[in-house]
This record gives sequence, structure tokens and C-alpha cells, in this order.
Amino acid sequence: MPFPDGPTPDDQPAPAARVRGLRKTFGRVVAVDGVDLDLPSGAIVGMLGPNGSGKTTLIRMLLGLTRPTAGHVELLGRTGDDLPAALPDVGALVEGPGFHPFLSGRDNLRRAAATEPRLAGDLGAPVDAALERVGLTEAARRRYRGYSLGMKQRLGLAAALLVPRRLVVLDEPTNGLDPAGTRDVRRVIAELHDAGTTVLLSSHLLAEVEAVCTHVAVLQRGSLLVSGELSGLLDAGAGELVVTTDDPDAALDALRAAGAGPYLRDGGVVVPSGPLEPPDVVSALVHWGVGVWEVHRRRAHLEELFARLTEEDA
Ligand SMILES: Nc1ncnc2c1ncn2[C@@H]1O[C@H](COP(=O)(O)OP(=O)(O)OP(=O)(O)O)[C@@H](O)[C@H]1O
Repeated sequence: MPFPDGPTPDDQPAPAARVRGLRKTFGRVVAVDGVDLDLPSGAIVGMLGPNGSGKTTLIRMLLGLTRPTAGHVELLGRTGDDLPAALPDVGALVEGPGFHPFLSGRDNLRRAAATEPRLAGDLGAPVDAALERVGLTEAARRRYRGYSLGMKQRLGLAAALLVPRRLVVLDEPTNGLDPAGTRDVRRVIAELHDAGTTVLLSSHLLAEVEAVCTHVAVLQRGSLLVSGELSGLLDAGAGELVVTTDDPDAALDALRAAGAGPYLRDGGVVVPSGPLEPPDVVSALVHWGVGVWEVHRRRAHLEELFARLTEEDA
């Protein structure tokens, strides 16, 4: 069956994944409510949303682990009954059926490696490489049952990295990790990105997402509030202007008279986002004879953008 939007133009690489009209209900609960989303090829897409907003359900539908109530999923160009054919190229760290509690980390990983169609023969080398990559070499002989949450997360990540993937999906990968583990995950994501792998990262850590992601998608109550390139969204969502002047008190008066609600912060005059654009601010200050050294727009942080989006929609 052709995908609803038709083919991607020749000059654009096909997205690693796309969903259209994706919906999932559990009884009366609408977990995902008609989501359209592309994961651009090679991007690191941060998926954000409050608890219960549908992130895990969306990821599970993307990976074929949960059947959608309605809508379409395309994964690495495969859809419908053909979707499982994409899965060997997809690595995933999602909560779900875990590892065997009485086997060691290494033996669990060997079992996972044995199910990889692209690994044959000696599984020792790829298993050891994956353990090394996630910093689990020393604990590899210990039973999974005795692993801390962070070690379990690392082993799950190792399983996702057993072979080169075109898409890696990480559902809250830093959950339970110490700062060193968080750094390791960040390094692994950067390595995947350098290798051209598309990464979908679901996280509540906004600073983390801002630091590593090229794109974001924000969910709320099962609906997509916004998605796109992170830098563009932060620029568009930019807020306040900051004025540097020798006479902040006069600047406050001038800007109040112009209809802004300015205030002082760290010696600068802050003009909250509102009707006044930079030329209006400069003109108001010049009109009042206030010397202006600089007016710049402060780039919003993801935390502010996220708060604004989710509060506006609340
Ligand atoms: N198997 C299930 N049976 C019933 N309801 C479910 C099931 N899975 C998810 N839900 C419900 O669907 C909604 C979305 O849940 P989901 O786990 O996808 O959200 P999330 O954004 O991943 O949340 P969190 O950030 O807390 O992990 C919630 O209301 C949840 O209770």
C-alpha cells in the first residue's frame, strides 16, 4: 500500500521514519491522538512530553511492538506487513521484556547477538565491543539479577549497538544512570550521529535534549504540539530583548511609555517578548535621549519553550 503522502522529492533523503494519523487507544484512554511526524534521516530527534503524553506508546508503535488503532507507520521505507523487514536495521532501548536474570550481562548479550540476522559465526567480538562501548566490560561476568538500574540501562544500550544501525530509538536512556553513564550515552549518541545513524531520543531532561538533539517533537496528551529543527524552534520561540545602556532608569521610563513592561536584570534592561520589536525599542530610547549600546534578543532555552508550549495548551 502506498504511503498516504506519496514519495519524498528526489532531492530530499527519505525520512528514517514517518507516521501519519497515528492513533492508539487503550479502552477509553487515548494514548496517541492522530500524530503526523517525520524523523529526518541522520537527525537526532528529541521526543519530549509530560508523563503520560504518549511518547512510549508512539515509540512502541514505530517499532511494531504495539498495533496502532489507526494510522500509518513507515520505518526505513517499509510499511504494513513489510515493516518487520526494517527491524534488523533498527536498534532500540525501550522498557519491555528484559534480560534473563540468572545469566551474566555478557551471556545475555550473546543471546541477543544470536538473534541478529547480520551476525554469524563468532559472536564474541561484537559482544565485547558493545560491552566496551557502554562501559560494562568489568561487570560483564556478573549476573543480570544483581545489576543496578544504570547497569541494566547500559546492557540494553549495548544490545541496541550490537551491529551498525540506520535508526536507533532510545526511550529515556539516561534513566538511572550516574553522571559518567549520562556522558557515555551522550558520547554514544554523538558517535551514532557521526556515522549517519538517525536517533530518536525520548527524555525528560530538557538540557540533555537541547545539548544533543538536532530536532525535537513535543507531545502533550497524545497530540503533537510542535516538531522541527531545534535551532529554528528556539529562534522562533525567542523571547525577551536585552538592552545595554548607560542610563537604565531613563531606559525603563522610555520603554514603559512605549507600552513595554521592562525590568532590570544583571544591570541590563529586559523587554519581555511582546509588541515591541528591536527597531521600536531603539526608536523609543533614542526619542527619550537614552544612549543605547546594544539591543539583542536572548535565545530561548528549550526549557522555556517547552514550558510555554505545554502551559499554553494546558
Ligand atoms: N498498556 C496500556 N494499557 C492501558 N493504558 C496504557 C497502556 N500503555 C499506556 N497507557 C496509557 O497511555 C497514556 C500514554 O502513556 P505513555 O506511556 O505512552 O506515555 P509517556 O509519555 O511515555 O509517559 P512517561 O513520560 O510517564 O513515560 C497514559 O495515559 C498511559 O496510562
